[in-house]
Amino acid sequence: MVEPANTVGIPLNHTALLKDELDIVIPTIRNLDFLEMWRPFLLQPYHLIIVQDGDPSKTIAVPEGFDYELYNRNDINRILGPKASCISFKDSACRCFGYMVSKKKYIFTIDDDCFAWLQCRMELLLRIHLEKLNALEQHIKNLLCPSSPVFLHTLYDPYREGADFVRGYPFSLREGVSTAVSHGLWLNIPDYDAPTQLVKPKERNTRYVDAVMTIPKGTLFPMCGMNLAFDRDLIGPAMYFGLMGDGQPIGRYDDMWAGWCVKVICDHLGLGVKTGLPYIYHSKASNPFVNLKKEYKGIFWQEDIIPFFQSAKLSKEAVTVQQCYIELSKMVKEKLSAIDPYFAKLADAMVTWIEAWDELNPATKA
Ligand SMILES: O=c1ccn([C@@H]2O[C@H](COP(=O)(O)OP(=O)(O)O[C@H]3O[C@@H](CO)[C@H](O)[C@H]3O)[C@@H](O)[C@H]2O)c(=O)[nH]1
Ligand SMILES: [Mn+2]
Repeated sequence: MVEPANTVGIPLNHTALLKDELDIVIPTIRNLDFLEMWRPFLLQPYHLIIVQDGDPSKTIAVPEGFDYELYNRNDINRILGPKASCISFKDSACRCFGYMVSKKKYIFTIDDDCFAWLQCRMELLLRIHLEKLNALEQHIKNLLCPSSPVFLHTLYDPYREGADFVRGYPFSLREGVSTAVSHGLWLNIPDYDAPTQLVKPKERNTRYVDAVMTIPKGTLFPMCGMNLAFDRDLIGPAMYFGLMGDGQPIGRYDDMWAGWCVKVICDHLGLGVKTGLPYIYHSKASNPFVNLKKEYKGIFWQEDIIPFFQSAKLSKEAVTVQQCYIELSKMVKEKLSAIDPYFAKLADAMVTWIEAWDELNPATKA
């Protein structure tokens, strides 16, 4: 039983924050019944971008009442032509196509086995309220509030209602920086790698930590794409989920790769990345044996990849996300290809991604 937190319940008729400035991107090979659970929060004028992976001839049923656009592999090939080669097939990495075609400032991406989470809140008279928590609302709050990457704030989010900066926090730093990414977490099935899943098949995350914190500058983190929101205008071009799945030597490193690139670029451009609330309820454990096959090479490659990102230095001439990303792709080709020829291919795909992004989003090219 998760202990209650002091989060105010969201009435069903809550106003849809940023309703005209945010798209919700969902990768799927299954069905979208999970949207029923989100109906109180997402039926409002939030627009869904569904990226259908796998067999394009399969019909994905979308529950009534949702405003959406759906892209399958045929659509991706039609829209991007040869550049479609940079969008993964048979891997959730395909979701980044949704980021590219969106025209909104903000993106919230969620997996189709993630649910709004019921929370139990006890009150003085032991009246119990079961409340569905609106993860999207928390992500929006995270993105609209500044981050504090330069100097660690020990009492978590100083911009949160009812909180403030603690003694000793420099006043010159209290304005903070713009927040580019809000990384949410998960209750129930934790996002473990395959070896951990295999040794701990029954482990569930029941620990709810009522906190949001900025990831300090110069620190990398394992970004999970399950419950993630970001400012597309600030960091969208860096949210490429790499070459994974069909025909590739690794999988399930899509969100991780994007997170490492994003954090290096956010640190360089002075943008913030937050992790913590909101939580979603992750319902399905994927097959650890299938996952082990996908992750196997990544598990030992990352021992070289992480030091690469930790030492990556972008030039002062790189002032846009695209310029940072192209510089990073050159470093990947130069410094990681020795691990495996895959990285030379990935570096080329990173360039193709930027070309495709700029083609579909000429406004952000500058
Ligand atoms: O080939 C595929 C497989 C899956 N999807 C869609 O992607 C998400 C996540 O799939 P699933 O829940 O089965 O996998 P998890 O192990 O729980 O996912 C974690 O690993 C990351 C994938 O690298 C993911 O972001 C994490 O949550 C679902 O929506 C599937 O429908 C797909 O599109 N193609
Ligand atoms: Mn899952």
